[in-house]
Amino acid sequence: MMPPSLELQGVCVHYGNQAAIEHASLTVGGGELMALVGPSGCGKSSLLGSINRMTDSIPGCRVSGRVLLGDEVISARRDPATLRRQIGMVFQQPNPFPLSIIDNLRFPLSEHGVPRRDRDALAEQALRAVGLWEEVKGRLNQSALGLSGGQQQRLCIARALVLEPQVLLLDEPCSALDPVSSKVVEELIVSLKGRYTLLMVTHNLAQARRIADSVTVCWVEAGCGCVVESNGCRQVFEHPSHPITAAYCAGEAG
Ligand SMILES: Nc1ncnc2c1ncn2[C@@H]1O[C@H](COP(=O)(O)OP(=O)(O)OP(=O)(O)O)[C@@H](O)[C@H]1O
Repeated sequence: MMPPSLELQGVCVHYGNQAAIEHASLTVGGGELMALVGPSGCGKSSLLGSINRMTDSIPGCRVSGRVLLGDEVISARRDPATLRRQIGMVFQQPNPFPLSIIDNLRFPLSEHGVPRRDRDALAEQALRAVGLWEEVKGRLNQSALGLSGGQQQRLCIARALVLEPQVLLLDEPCSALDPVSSKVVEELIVSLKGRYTLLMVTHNLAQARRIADSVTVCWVEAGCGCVVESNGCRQVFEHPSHPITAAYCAGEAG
């Protein structure tokens, strides 16, 4: 079944009195991959964190505006735990738990109340989905920290997928990896299209152009982040509607 679209309507994120990003609106089509690009400090990570309410845990951080999953307004929901099951997140630095490979997957399942008898089958399914099963099936009880950086990142993606989310948020998932691992993770992300709705922060414009269906360009204006353009990938790169987008994509700004 096609996952729902993800829509942000006028989202603002403040830290104390300082706005990190204001009035950000975008729509990621169901099962599509959107790249979120823009110079450092324009609020991309803050925007991503506001979607699954990671920002709730930052003292002084306030979020306003609406987030919709399909037709449902999820920003008004009271319990972030259900939300985090629907919306998974992957970070720049692979951050597996200092546990065995299999326990990295059992742990979130146990936290979310999945019966013990179902956990290992779901773990195997997630490891297969990220192409790790064959590589690790003989050492599931060894520490996840013994895996290579690229394998650790795929394990972190599996850890997000094991909860069967509808949306996956990815914050520069390839940028801490060597070129070979980066390519493997990039191909994995492409393989997730159709099954998950994907929003990925990337500083790599060539990567955005290669794999994204749509692109949102953020910028800093008067000390605060904003969305300058959000459109189909070809439109943004070949016929940008905003001069900032044209300059940024041509490498002349940002
Ligand atoms: N926990 C925080 N407390 C206070 N200010 C913060 C916090 N996190 C981010 N900021 C500020 O919010 C603004 C946007 O930061 P954010 O990390 O969201 O931007 P970004 O576009 O993701 O940057 P980068 O590409 O460098 O990761 C910056 O001015 C930053 O200093």
